[in-house]
Amino acid sequence: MSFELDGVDLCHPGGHVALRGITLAARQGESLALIGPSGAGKTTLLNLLGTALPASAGRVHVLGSALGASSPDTPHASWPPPRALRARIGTVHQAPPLPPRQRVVTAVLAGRLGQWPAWKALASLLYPADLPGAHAALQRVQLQDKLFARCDQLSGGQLQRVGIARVLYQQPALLLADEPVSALDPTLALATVQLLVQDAAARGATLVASLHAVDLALACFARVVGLREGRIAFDLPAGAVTPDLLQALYAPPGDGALPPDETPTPPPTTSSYASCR
Ligand SMILES: Nc1ncnc2c1ncn2[C@@H]1O[C@H](COP(=O)(O)OP(=O)(O)OP(=O)(O)O)[C@@H](O)[C@H]1O
Repeated sequence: MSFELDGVDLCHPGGHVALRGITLAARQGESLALIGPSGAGKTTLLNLLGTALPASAGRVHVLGSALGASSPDTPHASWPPPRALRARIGTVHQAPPLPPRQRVVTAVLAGRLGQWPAWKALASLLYPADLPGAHAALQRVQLQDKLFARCDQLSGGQLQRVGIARVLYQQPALLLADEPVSALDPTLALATVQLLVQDAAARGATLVASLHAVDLALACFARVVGLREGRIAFDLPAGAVTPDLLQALYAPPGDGALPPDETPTPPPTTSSYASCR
């Protein structure tokens, strides 16, 4: 298994319980999309898998390591997780945390900082250690001409693609993507999600991507997990996700009954993208 969560709760520092009783597992090499309304817990779940947040209860195994919930359920878990484990996990952030004055080449090469010895990582800050590698990764997101640009000279969508080039360069065993195409136009969004899915499949890596674009999730992923109010609402093959399930997933809190003139536009129920699987 790539990861296994068993009865996991996660309570944020302020006391908000963002995940409740999550039981979810993925085989190595599997790709799955996470969908659900805003605040459902998608980012929190990705942060848990990315070892950025510890569980409050339950069992968490990522890439063969037990991770620490401070709970009697996980007496052998360790926290914080070792650097070697974190180096095998790559995250694409919705807004990549790139220093504004950093060169794009440095930002991409940072994908492997955790895998390099300290001397190489330090040397690479002065002179890029692997220019051809950075160029090749940027070429895959059509940004090779920005190799030496500064991050603060890029658009939001270009920055997002630099974050993707960085994780492609990293080649992690577990690739987590949090709204990775939110700043891209529909054509680029489709091509970029396809790129992530194909890269993970070619390397036998596991991919978990949260997406607000339900049609992209259904078109590009074999398995779709719906999250609502911190719980798993469904975990199904994309072809089994029905309009009724989507309606219930995205219904307003409470009974979902709104006056006719306030009825929200339903989420897409059939894909407007040709299947990219
Ligand atoms: N650092 C934090 N401290 C306290 N509460 C938090 C924190 N981060 C998230 N939350 C809360 O946890 C819940 C889940 O948030 P999360 O960001 O995981 O949702 P999401 O599904 O990714 O939402 P979106 O689609 O809007 O990005 C929300 O109610 C949010 O307010």
